[in-house]
Amino acid sequence: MKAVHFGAGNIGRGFIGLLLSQADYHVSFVDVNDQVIDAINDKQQYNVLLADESGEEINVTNMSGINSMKDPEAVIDAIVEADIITTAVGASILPIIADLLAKGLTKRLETANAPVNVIACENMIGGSTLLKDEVMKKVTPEVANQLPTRVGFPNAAVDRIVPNQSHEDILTVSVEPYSEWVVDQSMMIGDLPDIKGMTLVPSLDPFIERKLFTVNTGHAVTAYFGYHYGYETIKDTLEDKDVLALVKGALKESGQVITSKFDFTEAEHANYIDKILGRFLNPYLSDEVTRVARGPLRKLGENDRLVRPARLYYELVNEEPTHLAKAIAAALLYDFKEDDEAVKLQTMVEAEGYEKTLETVSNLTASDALTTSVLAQVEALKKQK
Ligand SMILES: NC(=O)C1=CN([C@@H]2O[C@H](COP(=O)(O)OP(=O)(O)OC[C@H]3O[C@@H](n4cnc5c(N)ncnc54)[C@H](O)[C@@H]3O)[C@@H](O)[C@H]2O)C=CC1
Ligand SMILES: O=P(O)(O)OC[C@H]1O[C@](O)(CO)[C@@H](O)[C@@H]1O
Repeated sequence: MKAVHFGAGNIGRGFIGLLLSQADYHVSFVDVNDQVIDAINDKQQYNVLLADESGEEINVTNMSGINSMKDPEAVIDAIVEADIITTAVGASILPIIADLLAKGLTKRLETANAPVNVIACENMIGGSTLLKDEVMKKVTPEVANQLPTRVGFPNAAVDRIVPNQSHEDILTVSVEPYSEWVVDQSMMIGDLPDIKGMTLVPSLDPFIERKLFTVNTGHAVTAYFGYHYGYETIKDTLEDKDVLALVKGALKESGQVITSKFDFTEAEHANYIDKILGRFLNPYLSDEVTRVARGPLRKLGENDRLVRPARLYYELVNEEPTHLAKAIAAALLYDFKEDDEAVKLQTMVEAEGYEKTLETVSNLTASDALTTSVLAQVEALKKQK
């Protein structure tokens, strides 16, 4: 069996590529990073290290790499032959890879090859649907008609913390032992894949929202407060009792949204939160706040991990989400110079002020209660560095 996986980065090598290879797929990693692709083709193996007391090393084999900038035809051919296609490139890159996917899937329709599923494994709601929409924009009307009968784009949630890596071998990747890959079975086409570690569910909404608005909300809140208060790592930040209380407060707010919307009980959700805080504090992982805070424009988006739960809190709980508002304020203040989105954000703030920036980035108007709450928190945070 053959898999094509876009993005040979941390999640690509440390999670999705690992599971595909363990399920006996030959994995063709597609990436634009020359060094990584060359190393994959030179060594044809790498190690995944579990960040726990066992320090277990898992050797991954049966793979190759394609640089999509240098050899787009090879990517197209691999798509024609694939039994499954996955991505872990980052939400903002999906429209870019849609181009080659459109070409590969168009060529595939000329063959009698079986239906194939394309699964975007990104931190967002509806990642595969977004990818499908981008592919549809790039194919002819005839292909657009046929595509849904031969290609599935099931949405997915992926959960495994894989921090920035620093190993002698650039392919080695340290990962937390925990992992969860949940895929919407109702959106799949053809034979169901048998991949250990991939869970098929009839409806993804409860899983993706619970994950995004707990793991990712909690992580982002920790990262923006950590940066504001001068910490370097997630673990150091959470060892500050005052920040831990803020993070717990934000997770309580997003948790009330989750338990109001879905069938998780409060006790079950409280247990889920505790486990996640334990994962953030894993002593065997060193995770920089600037990695987790990366891309503040995306993370301040109206449907992303901070603004969406805060807005839903007003709607469902009818109170002010003070902790989430404070976290949004900390995100607005995020000014890490090596993060392009942080630089753009601060340029916007300087040119237009916080209120207009919130409108542009988060679609929040001056009359929204959340805007008033966030602006007050910005002023409060500026006074306490
Ligand atoms: N690292 C983590 O703990 C987790 C990450 N995710 C999600 O997984 C996705 C990837 O994240 P990471 O692996 O951490 O990032 P990463 O930066 O380590 O990997 C992304 C890879 O995509 C490659 N890439 C960029 N443009 C490309 C293109 N046009 N074509 C092919 N490859 C391209 C990059 O060169 C890089 O190797 C993101 O959406 C992230 O939100 C989800 C859960 C956990
Ligand atoms: O990859 P993103 O969306 O920038 O966010 C990073 C976050 O996602 C995770 O990768 C967990 O899903 C975390 O490690 C981190 O909180």
